[in-house]
Amino acid sequence: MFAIFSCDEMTLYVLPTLCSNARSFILGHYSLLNDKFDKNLIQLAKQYDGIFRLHLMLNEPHLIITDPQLVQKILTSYDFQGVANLRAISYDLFGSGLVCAQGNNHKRQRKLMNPLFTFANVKEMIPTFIQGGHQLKDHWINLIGDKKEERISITSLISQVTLDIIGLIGFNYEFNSLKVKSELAKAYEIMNSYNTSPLFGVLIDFFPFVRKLPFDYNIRYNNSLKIASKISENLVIEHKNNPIKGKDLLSLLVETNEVTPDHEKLTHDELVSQAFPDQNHQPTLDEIDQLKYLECIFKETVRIIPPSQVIHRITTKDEVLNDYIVPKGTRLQISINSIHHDPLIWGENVEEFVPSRWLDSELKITNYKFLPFGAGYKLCIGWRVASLEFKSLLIVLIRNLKFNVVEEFAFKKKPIGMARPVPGIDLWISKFE
Ligand code: HEM
Repeated sequence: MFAIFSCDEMTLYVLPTLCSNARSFILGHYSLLNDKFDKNLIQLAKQYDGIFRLHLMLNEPHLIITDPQLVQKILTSYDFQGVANLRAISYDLFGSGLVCAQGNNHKRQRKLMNPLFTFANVKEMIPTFIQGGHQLKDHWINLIGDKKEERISITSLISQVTLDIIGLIGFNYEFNSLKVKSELAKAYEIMNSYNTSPLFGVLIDFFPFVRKLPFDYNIRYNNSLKIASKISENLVIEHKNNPIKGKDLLSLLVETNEVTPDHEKLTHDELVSQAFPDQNHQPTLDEIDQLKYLECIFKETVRIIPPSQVIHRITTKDEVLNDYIVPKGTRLQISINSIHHDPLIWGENVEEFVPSRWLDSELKITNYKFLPFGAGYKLCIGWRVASLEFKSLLIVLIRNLKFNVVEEFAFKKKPIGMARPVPGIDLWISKFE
């Protein structure tokens, strides 16, 4: 067994790492966060059997984990804490809600919120998803007008409709982003377009105060955060004072919280932090469920480009991971993207978009090899919402419109953070005659 007693020189030389001449004393392996980063990571994960080191700001070692057995060990134990509350961006965005909660506090919040996301509750959201799909379709049909087809940048419009849907199902709030934008819609737009360079992202992770410095960038972002948290505060107060029995998640949450014993209740701050978080036929859940190939398309999409590329954890005591002793306080990154591109799991056609692979009864995929929504105790509470929303929108759009690629158009995937296409995606869109 190899011994690593602290994050010092021993660590640096014992665990396999990337070639040292690619590492700078200040920025670590930052220079590798380039276009080939994904490919390099996939290659290294294979080469080093699912665990190796990468150095970030001030050479701090991060262990990159792709071995499914290690993934299971890490995601199922509270000894490996989420780091969202340590990360300046996440804490600003999610406050004291479930995303950042740890240990017993996490268990309490999760127990209270799980019932809101049951199949029965999520089923009630389908009409809102379908309505969102129709709004998007109508908006695009307007843009096409009398033309045969129109080149449309789809990315920001899809984010806007998604925001509208979250507003309605989350807290009965009309963002109305495709029409006249509400104050909150504008605030979210600024926060969503906060597209920092990888270096800035790593920098603020290490030195959170950088986020407070008076750059134009920071000022606009911080103002938007203030607006969002003020409005979510008002929404919670409004829902508490006027307990209309709504179907939105915030109404259900306030209602559930009222009848929960005091020691298990969510505090006011915790409540505020959860807030954010034939062609015209309206398909039902049963009908959507029968579309098996649509399910395959959803799974293959989030396999090949997992929206969350990495899950972060930190060790709270010394641990043994495979043959390595990893000291308390070490940062771990489960690379979802590398696991989803491992040919040993998915076969030689791993780089191809093949939805039918999900129909293959030979494909044995455990929860720790397919991780678009994480796994274990922090498994995404909204995975059913995301999956049904994706399918509902797609059903409406592909029944009404035809999509074609714009040949000369190129885009890249953001290598870190949420996987977003940069600068977005343009498509030729036309109506069905
Ligand atoms: C495509 C869409 C989505 C993706 C890819 C996604 C991904 C994830 C992942 C990977 C995690 C695990 C984080 C960790 O282990 O540290 C997570 C947690 C979480 N997600 Fe999602 N998510 C999505 C949509 C949603 C939606 C629609 C909601 C709410 C309605 C939601 C609410 C949450 C919450 C509250 C957590 C924290 C759960 C906990 O700590 O117990 N997510 N998500």
